[in-house]
Amino acid sequence: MNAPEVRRHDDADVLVGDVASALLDRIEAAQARGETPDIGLTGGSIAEELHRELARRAVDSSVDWSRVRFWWGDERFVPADSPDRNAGQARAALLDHVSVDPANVHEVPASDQVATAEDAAKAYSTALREHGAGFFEVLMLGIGPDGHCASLFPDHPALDARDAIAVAVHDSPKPPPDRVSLTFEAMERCRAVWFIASGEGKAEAVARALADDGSVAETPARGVRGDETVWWLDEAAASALP
Ligand SMILES: O=C1O[C@H](COP(=O)(O)O)[C@@H](O)[C@H](O)[C@H]1O
Repeated sequence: MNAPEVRRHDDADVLVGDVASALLDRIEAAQARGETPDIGLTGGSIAEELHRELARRAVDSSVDWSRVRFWWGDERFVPADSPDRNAGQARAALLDHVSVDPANVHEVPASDQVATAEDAAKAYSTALREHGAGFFEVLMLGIGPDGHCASLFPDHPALDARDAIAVAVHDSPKPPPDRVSLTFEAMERCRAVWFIASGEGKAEAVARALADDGSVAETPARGVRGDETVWWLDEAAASALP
């Protein structure tokens, strides 16, 4: 596992454009090797901008969208049609605009599909396990102002999940309270983890996540490392870095 790399961008638009272009290149390269890459999507404000940008660029790219598998790093345990669903946001901004194979879109089950967040985590883990070893070509993650990533929040019992791919999260400090998240163990099994952060509100959390010392309990994003870990930041989000 390599040290995280930081890529700074002038503003959110440049950031989103660069991430979109790097992601499309990465998917094309994987498909050129004959693979069907697994891509982990994230929720959050900057992710929505990224999804829209990917949809805009899709026409000119040579990505075969029917040969990409989509997953999520976390999901809110709410009904399938709730506006709070990360999957709903990604569908509206990206997946509904490109020719995905519906069988390749792996949502975490919703609260009107299974009884509990534990059931949803179990079903999602099973689906991921069926697709084999290294989970994602790229897992994209946001970071909250409190340092959370996916749905792993500071000092939360879900941080301690072991021997698990996905974990149910209750009493989330950020609404909605019930969620499902990938565990640290699962996130470590990615070829690339890309954190994407924009705005001054993320600056302190980003600095804590990248500092030489500090605890994962305080800043869960510190605990995530893929084979390659890249922090894609705009200048505002990078403003508290040394
Ligand atoms: O609740 C969540 O928050 C984080 C960060 O979102 P942001 O709007 O503060 O950027 C997001 O990465 C995660 O997927 C989502 O469920």
